Amino acid sequence: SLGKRHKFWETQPVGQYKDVGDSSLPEGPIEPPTPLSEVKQEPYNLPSAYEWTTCDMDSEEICDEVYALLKNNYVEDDENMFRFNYSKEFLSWALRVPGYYQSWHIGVRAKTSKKLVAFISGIPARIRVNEEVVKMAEINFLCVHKKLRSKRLAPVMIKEVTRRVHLENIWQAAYTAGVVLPTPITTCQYWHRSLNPKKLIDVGFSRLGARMTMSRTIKLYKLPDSTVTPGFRKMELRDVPAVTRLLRNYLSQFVVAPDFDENDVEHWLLPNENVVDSFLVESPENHEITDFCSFYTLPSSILGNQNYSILKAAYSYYNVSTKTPLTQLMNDVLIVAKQKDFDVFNALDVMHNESFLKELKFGPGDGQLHYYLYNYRIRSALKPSGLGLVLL
Ligand SMILES: CCCCCCCCCCCCCC(=O)CSCCNC(=O)CCNC(=O)[C@H](O)C(C)(C)COP(=O)(O)OP(=O)(O)OC[C@H]1O[C@@H](n2cnc3c(N)ncnc32)[C@H](O)[C@@H]1OP(=O)(O)O
Ligand SMILES: CN(C)Cc1n[nH]c2ccc(-c3ccc(F)cc3OCCn3ccnc3)cc12
Repeated sequence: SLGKRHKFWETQPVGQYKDVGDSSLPEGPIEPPTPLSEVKQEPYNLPSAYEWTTCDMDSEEICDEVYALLKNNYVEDDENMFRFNYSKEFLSWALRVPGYYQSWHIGVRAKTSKKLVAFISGIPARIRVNEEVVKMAEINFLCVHKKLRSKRLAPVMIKEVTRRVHLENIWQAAYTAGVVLPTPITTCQYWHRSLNPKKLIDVGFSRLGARMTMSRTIKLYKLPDSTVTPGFRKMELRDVPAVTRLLRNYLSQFVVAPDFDENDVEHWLLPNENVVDSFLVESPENHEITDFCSFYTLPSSILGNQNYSILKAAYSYYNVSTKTPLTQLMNDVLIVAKQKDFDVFNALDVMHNESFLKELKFGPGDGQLHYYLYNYRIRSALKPSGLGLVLL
């Protein structure tokens, strides 16, 4: 990718390849804010056949359209065997966050058919980078219909969401992608823990190990029927203050992490059926909350398999261990995920995840997830273990 031309990204206030390693460049914003009166007031031009639309994700009908666009046109794995199938309730959760701007939920429609052919979203977030808490937009769900690819629509959508974020006096953003762009702040590996190895092998997600039979493989991934940690239970509304304290303290050790308050914790981490599950350990002796773990539900469509159409995947979200060993805590999470009939449990090598991946029988995935900041330079070469941010 070093030799690759980025005609759009070379024009943007992001770390450029030529700057990599130049420690004379200061940490922080790359460009100063523009006076709001100088921010472009009108939307960027689309090709004449298309028009902008603001998506009200509170509308069942519009949420349906965004769901269908992503279901059919969003991210596939490198072998085009699976495509993310974010549910409608997941999208509503991911986009209608505390303090969200509907104007940052941006669609493109074909003028004649009125069909939704593209989408990009932003949500407000407070992200701490080292000691600075920065108001940012988290950009996600960028999607152009398969029939409209390679027409340079993505740069226009990115510029338009940038313009609308600027209008709210926010000048930084965070995003992740499976593709390499100028310039990742860090690059993470993802790992998979089989829960239903028979189905994973049937659909081609996994392959039978050399000298392994199916029954031996099923036995290898077998988990106990119930969790082992005393005091392990589902999180409840009354736990929000304690979980917020636990999580804020834990995340303070990472270079980049969300600056969650109780409002954020209530939205992002309170159990929400088929969207996010969270658990904690309440010490039986003194009722102190010592540990926390969570995962979100993100199925993938299985493309072209006769027997199965959906891969039920759970993704590790935020986990904190202060008393229960992290490996034991995460094994309990795997047990719960298996109880809930997930096929696979996925995790990135961020935070302290690397410490349990091998012992809990995770296998390495076949790709990487790159993390990016927009208009914010960080000098330190960040490792995934220094990252405390999980984007959906
Ligand atoms: C202060 C606020 C700032 C807010 C904004 C912050 C920045 C937010 C940035 C967005 C963060 C999104 C995060 C996110 O949603 C999570 S990453 C998932 C992105 N979505 C998908 O992969 C879905 C399937 N693919 C598509 O829909 C299309 O392929 C897309 C739409 C991806 C590109 O459509 P296309 O028809 O294939 O391509 P053209 O229109 O012809 O455009 C080509 C240009 O687009 C650059 N490109 C390609 N993929 C990209 C990606 N994932 N991020 C950023 N840029 C990407 C590419 O490098 C090239 O620029 P270059 O010539 O300079 O190299
Ligand atoms: C993060 N969020 C922005 C969605 C997103 N975009 N691009 C991606 C590339 C990889 C992962 C990812 C993240 C964690 C993980 F454990 C497995 C992953 O992908 C498996 C491969 N795959 C891709 C599609 N279907 C299956 C997510 C994403």
